[in-house]
Amino acid sequence: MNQSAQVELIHVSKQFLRQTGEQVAGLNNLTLSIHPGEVIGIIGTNGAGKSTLFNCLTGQIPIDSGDILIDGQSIYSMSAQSLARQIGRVFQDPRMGSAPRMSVFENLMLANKRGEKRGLGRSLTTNNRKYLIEKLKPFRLDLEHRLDVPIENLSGGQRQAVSLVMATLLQPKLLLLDEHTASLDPRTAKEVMKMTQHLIQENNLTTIMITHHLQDAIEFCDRIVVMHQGRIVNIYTSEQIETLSTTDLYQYLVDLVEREVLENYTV
Ligand SMILES: Nc1ncnc2c1ncn2[C@@H]1O[C@H](COP(=O)(O)OP(=O)(O)OP(=O)(O)O)[C@@H](O)[C@H]1O
Repeated sequence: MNQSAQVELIHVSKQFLRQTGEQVAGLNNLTLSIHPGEVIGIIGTNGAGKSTLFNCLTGQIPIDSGDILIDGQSIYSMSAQSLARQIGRVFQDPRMGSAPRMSVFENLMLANKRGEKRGLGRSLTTNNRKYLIEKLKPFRLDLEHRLDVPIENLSGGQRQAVSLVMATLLQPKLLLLDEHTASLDPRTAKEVMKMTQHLIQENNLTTIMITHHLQDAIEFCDRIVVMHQGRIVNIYTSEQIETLSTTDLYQYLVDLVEREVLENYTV
């Protein structure tokens, strides 16, 4: 698979109909060009549209208007299988994205076969084991000795590490990280973040990372996109990030929420 895709969001809009009959903007005319190998951080207020963005990128939910291109090709002209091979995703919940009763090795081999029709049996070879042991070692989470353990017996950090390797094994064109360290303790989150950076650099992956850890956004991202009410309201460039503090970012988000509350008042 070719790595490092150019991703284009072109006037993407998605509305939802609440049970009350109210229309709510999941995404409101979103336009963004993401360059090959770029790491984009997405931060935003509650309900800003961050998850909707990921669900649209993976084709899980249809958009109302606009287009999404990966290397110039609309994702709507791709088969579900082809799109699945091009995008790796790691979720906030370590239980998502893997089969709990299957072993670490079996899960990894399943990920390695994404989009292929052949069964799992032929891929469970000694060479594959050796290859995966090398992939898992740098995490320093003792995973290389736990290849035959069912995923459900691993710690949250170990599961996220396996999910990361699963998501990047086929060298996808685009990696989506959906608050993937949010449920981990600070030490493990740091370890997983370090490994994330290693995998991104090793594979030169175009990456979009939703995060509430403002320090991670500053430390690991080339640009930080701020979302609010389905819109992109600010983009911090790498030059701006150099002098940006977590307090600046936090204050920007607080101001957005305060402005939203005050919008409901007239004087
Ligand atoms: N299936 C749905 N039906 C109705 N409304 C929805 C649906 N999915 C999302 N929304 C609405 O769309 C808006 C964007 O939601 P989304 O979950 O993408 O935000 P988010 O930025 O991921 O929020 P959070 O950080 O709070 O998880 C919100 O107003 C939400 O209530």
